[in-house]
Amino acid sequence: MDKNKQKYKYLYLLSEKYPNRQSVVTELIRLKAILNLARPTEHFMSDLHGEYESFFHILNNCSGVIKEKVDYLFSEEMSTSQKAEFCTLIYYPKEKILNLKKQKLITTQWYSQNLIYLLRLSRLMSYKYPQSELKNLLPKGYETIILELLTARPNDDTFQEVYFNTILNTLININSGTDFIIAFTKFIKKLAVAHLHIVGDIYDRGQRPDSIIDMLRQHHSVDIQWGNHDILWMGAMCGNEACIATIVRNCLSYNNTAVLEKGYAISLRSLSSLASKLYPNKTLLIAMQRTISIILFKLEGQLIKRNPDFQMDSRLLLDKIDYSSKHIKINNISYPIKSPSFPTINPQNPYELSLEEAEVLSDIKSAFLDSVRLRKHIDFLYQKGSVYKAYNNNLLYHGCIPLNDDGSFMRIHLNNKYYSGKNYLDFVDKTIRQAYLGLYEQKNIDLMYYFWCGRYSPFSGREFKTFERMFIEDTDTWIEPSDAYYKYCNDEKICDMILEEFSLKTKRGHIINGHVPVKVKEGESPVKANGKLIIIDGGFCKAYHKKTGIAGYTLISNSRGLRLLEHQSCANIKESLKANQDIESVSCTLELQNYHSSTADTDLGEEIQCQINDIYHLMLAYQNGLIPEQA
Ligand SMILES: O=P(O)(O)OC[C@H]1O[C@](O)(COP(=O)(O)O)[C@@H](O)[C@@H]1O
Ligand SMILES: [Mn+2]
Repeated sequence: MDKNKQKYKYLYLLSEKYPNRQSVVTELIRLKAILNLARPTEHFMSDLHGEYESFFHILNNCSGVIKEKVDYLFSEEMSTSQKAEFCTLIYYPKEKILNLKKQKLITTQWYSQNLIYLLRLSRLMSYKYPQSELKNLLPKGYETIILELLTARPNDDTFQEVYFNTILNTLININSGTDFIIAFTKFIKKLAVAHLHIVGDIYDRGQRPDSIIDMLRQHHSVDIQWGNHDILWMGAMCGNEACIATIVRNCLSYNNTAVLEKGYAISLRSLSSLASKLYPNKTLLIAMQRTISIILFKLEGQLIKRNPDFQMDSRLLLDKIDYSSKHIKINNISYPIKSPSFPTINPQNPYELSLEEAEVLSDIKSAFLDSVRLRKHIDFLYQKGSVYKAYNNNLLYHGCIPLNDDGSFMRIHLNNKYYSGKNYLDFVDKTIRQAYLGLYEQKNIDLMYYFWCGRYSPFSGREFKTFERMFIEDTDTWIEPSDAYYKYCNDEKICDMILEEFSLKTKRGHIINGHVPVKVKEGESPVKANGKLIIIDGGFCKAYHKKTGIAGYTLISNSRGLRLLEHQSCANIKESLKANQDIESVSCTLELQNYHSSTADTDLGEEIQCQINDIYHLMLAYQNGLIPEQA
C-alpha cells in the first residue's frame, strides 16, 4: 500500500462512504440539523412487579403525554368527552373501533374526521425528529402514505380535502380504514416516547410479568436495569436451584402460580403431591409453601457453606433450631417457632434434601430450563439489560452502590478479589453474563443467588430476613438492615462522588433508582439530595399500595428538564374502554431549564459531533488534494 494511503487509512475508508465534496456537504448539513433538534423525550419507570394492567395502560397512554398534547391541540374545538373519546381511540384503537362499529357509529365521515385529527397530532409531535428517523418510526407497510400525509402541505383547503378524501376513499374501499388508524396510533405512541428505561423489578408479586415482557419486546426503544427480582428469574435460568425455589415460594405467597403454570408451562404437580403428603392437616397452598420453603432454606444453606466469601453465615438458621423444644436461638435470644413441624429435616444434617424433596426439585428445575417462553423472556432481559446505565448524563441502577458508614465506596471481597464503586458493578455485570453462558460453572451460578439477596449486592442492599418473617412471631427479627447508601442518598456530595465515579457531569447529572417504595402517603418524597437522586419505585405493586398510596411513577426527561408523573389510580382496561377513562396523573416539575436542550446535549449528540469532526477532516483532504474525489 502506498505510504499516503497507509497514513490516512481512516480517511480513505471514510471516502468510500462520502466519495466527494458534495456528499460530504450533504452529510454535514444532515448531522448539524440533527444536533439542533430538540432533545428526544425519555421515560423512566421501575418496579412494575407483574402489574400488567397498570403498565399496559400507562404504556398506551404514554404516561399521560398523549392526553396533554390532545388537550393542548384541541382545547378550542373538542369538548372534554370528545377529547377523552379520541384519547381512548389512540390508546386502544382496535377495541375502540370494534365498540363503535357495534353501535353503528363508524361512518366514512368518522374515518375522515379522525384521520385529520391524528394527522394534526402527529405533525405536532414529530417536530423533534429528523426526517431520516421519522421513516424508521413509521409502521411497516404504511411508511409512504403516512409520510406523504405528514409532509404534504397543500395551501388550498379544498385541495387538501380532495386529497384526503381520495386517500381515505381508497383506504376504505379496500377495507383498510381500521388498519390505517391503528398504524397511525402506533406511530403517535412512538413519537411520544423516544426511549423507555425500566429501572428494574419487572418480576414477582403481580400476576402477569410475562405479559409485561411480551409488551416490552414489542417496544421500539427500551433498556432495562436489572432489579433483584429480575436477577432471581435470570438466576433460575442459569440453573441456580435456590433461585428456582425462591421463585416458586414467591408465587405461592402471592397466590399467582398461574404465571408459572399457564404463562411458562411449569407444572407444580409434583410439589403439590409431596406437600399434601407431608402436611395433610394444612390447606394445600400452605402445605406447598412450607414444602418449598424448607427446600429453599436447605439449598440456601448448602450454597452459603460452599461460599464463605458471601458472608451470609447469619442466614444459616436450620442448624440453630432446637428440634425438640421448637425454639431457635438468634443472637443469643431464644424465640418460639411458629407452627413447628419439620417432617423432612434430619437434625443431624438439617441442610440435606430428602430423597423426595430432591425429586421434586429436579422436576421443577427441568420444567424451568425447558420452558421455551421463559427462555425467550430471559434472553430478552439479557439483551436489553445491564446492572447500570449511564445515559445522557444520568446514572440508572435499581438498588444501590454499597457504601461504608463514612460514605466512601465499600470494598467488596468476592471471588478472591476486591471490588468497589463502578468496578464492582462492572464485575457484577460480567459475572451475570458469564453465569448464563455457563462459564466458570458453579461459582458464577451461586453468585446469582447472592445478587438476589446478599447484603452487599447492588440489587438488594439489605440483609433479607426470609426465615424470620416466616417462622418467628416477633417482628423485631424481621427488620432488614440496609446499606449505608440509603442513609447517604440525601447527601448531594455523595451523589456527586457517585456520578464522578461513572465519569458523569455532576452539575447536570442525576442518579435514578428504584427498589425502595416511596411512602407518598407519609409525605415521603421521591426526590432526594436536592434533586440529584430520584427514587421512582412508585408502587405499581398492588400489594404495596397500602404503603405507598399511589399507582406508580413515570419520570420524564425532555428538552425542558425533568418532570415526575404520579399516577393516581389503578387501571382497569375494560372500564377505561367503556367510559373513556384514563389514569389520573399528577405532574410535578423537578427541574425546569430556562433553555431548550437539543440533541447536541445528549450522548447521541456527542457521537454526531465526532462524526462531524471526522468528515470535516475528509473535506479538508479533498480541498487540499490529499485524497482524490470520486464522481
Ligand atoms: O426488591 P423488593 O421489592 O424490596 O423485594 C425484596 C424484599 O422482599 C422480601 O423478600 C419480602 O417479600 P414480601 O414483601 O413479598 O413478603 C424482603 O425480605 C425483601 O427485602
Ligand atoms: Mn427491588
